[in-house]
Amino acid sequence: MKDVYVIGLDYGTDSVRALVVHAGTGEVAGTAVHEYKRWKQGAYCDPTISQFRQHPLDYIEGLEETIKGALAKTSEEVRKNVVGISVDTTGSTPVAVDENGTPLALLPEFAENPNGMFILWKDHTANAEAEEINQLAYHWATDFTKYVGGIYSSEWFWAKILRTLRVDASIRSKAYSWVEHCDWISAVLTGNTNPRTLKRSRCAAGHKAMWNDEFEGLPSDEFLVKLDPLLGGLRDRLFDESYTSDVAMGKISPEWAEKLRLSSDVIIGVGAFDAHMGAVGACIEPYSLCKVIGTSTCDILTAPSEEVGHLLIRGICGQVDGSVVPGMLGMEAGQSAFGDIYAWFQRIITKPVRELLGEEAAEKLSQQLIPYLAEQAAKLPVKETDVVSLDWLNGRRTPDANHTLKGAMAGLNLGTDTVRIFKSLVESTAFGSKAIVERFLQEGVAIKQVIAIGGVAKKSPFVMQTLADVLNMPIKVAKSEQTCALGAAMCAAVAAGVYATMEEAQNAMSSGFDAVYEPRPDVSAVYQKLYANYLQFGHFIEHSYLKKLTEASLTA
Ligand SMILES: Nc1ncnc2c1ncn2[C@@H]1O[C@H](COP(=O)(O)OP(=O)(O)O)[C@@H](O)[C@H]1O
Ligand SMILES: O=C(CO)[C@H](O)[C@H](O)COP(=O)(O)O
Repeated sequence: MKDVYVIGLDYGTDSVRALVVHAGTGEVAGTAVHEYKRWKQGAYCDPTISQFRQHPLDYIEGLEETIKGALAKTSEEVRKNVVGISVDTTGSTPVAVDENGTPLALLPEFAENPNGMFILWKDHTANAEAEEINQLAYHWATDFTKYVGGIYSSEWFWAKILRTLRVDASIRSKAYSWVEHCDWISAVLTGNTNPRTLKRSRCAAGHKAMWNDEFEGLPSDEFLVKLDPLLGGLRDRLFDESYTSDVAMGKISPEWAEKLRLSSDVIIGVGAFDAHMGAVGACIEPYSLCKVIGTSTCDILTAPSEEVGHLLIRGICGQVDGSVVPGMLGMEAGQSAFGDIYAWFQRIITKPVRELLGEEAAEKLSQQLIPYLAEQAAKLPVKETDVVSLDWLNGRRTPDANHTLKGAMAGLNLGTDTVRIFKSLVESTAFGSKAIVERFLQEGVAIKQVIAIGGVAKKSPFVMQTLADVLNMPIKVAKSEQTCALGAAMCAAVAAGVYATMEEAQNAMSSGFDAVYEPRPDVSAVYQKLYANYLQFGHFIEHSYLKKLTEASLTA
């Protein structure tokens, strides 16, 4: 094969990275990372009400800087031979756009309006709207939630749209349509951002917008109008079709070809979510569970549609034909907070240090804290009487989405120290993962192996060993530091015609695996008992304690 290159772009929660990859070998020729400037300053967000918005300029600046930066580390020869670019992003991260597909925050009058920005996956301001969608769906003749686990989530497309249209009259009058982040960036690169003609991702449409062939696309206008007349007519300004990530969205626009000094023949692939392209990058096989473990987790499972397509799997984030690999049913689950829980613990410890001892001491502590706590926690025995925590600090994504849930801790005594609390938080994230695995098994989908990718999988042997012990399954960690971007590069190679199938691209470009965590039978046996405590405690908090609190606040 001629020396041709592809670029994978991976937009994570905090930063975006570009990977220039040799399409024949998967060898990385150059990479660059860009942290979102406005996001880093906390702009447009209010964690106390779960509002998380990202400015389109953060994405556009990242697009240019990372591709230029990654190419700058390669030769002119490499640059000349780039044939494709594909993009993955977080999701559901939609934005209101005008007729041209311009996010409203890029128009001067909306430049500082968070409702005109991308509504990040972890924004939970639409809890009430998600509940309304569920209530209506339960009584509607066609169950539009059947392929998204039977429960619609506030992290998703329609709940976010409905909420925004309700609370902001200025957005309501200007929003022509709505576009997911992964579709918009890919469209920007092609120069056609027209919301009615740009090719929408199957992954985003199927998992988050209730798009399905069986419904002839999105939920009916009748359903949407019943939900709220504000949604009337919007379906016609969205899309009928969706496309898998082996398909080309179009060619790079002359403007972007010039800006990036790339050939005007570069193909831009149809986008998808980070975890789905990450699973491609990790060479997911049928019945492998690929866990992307970072701020949150996104767990991806694939299986031949003809073997599992008849199942309706309760409480997951959807089952969509072709959302990961064409021809396979892609199933998604996940936890709304994983590494974010450790980051929260780090913040509550370092905050008083910053205020009492200054920035330098806080920064020093912050850098060493999690690795130190992990090292100490690894030395502790695992006992049935240990503290048990719930991992619902950002609500529960799966099984059974419920973003009104909150974290909790049980079993504290005067001997409970920082390390023991940290250990319990790590265990809670592993228990949350186990609940997902159990749900797939209960619903009749086998899991033959577990693969892990993402920041936590690479950085924390303690977390990974705990996870293997709790799941009582070996976990393989992909070698690449940038598996999502590598997966995007593989998709670009297929979309550009270098390979006919994803499988061929995976065989040629895989990074392989560099660690396997084996469960320790003695520790695992204790964890099965602690997991039972986690389930019991979770049941009490969800069905008794929090339920009473919610009822009390409604009657107050
Ligand atoms: N040494 C560590 N041990 C455990 N978790 C860590 C460690 N270092 C960072 N993290 C967690 O990793 C998460 C970020 O994961 P990463 O995959 O890099 O980013 P993203 O989720 O944005 O793609 C943060 O929530 C952070 O708390
Ligand atoms: O749900 C998702 C994909 O379907 C989110 O994009 C994902 O969970 C966020 O990713 P990260 O934790 O890596 O920032």
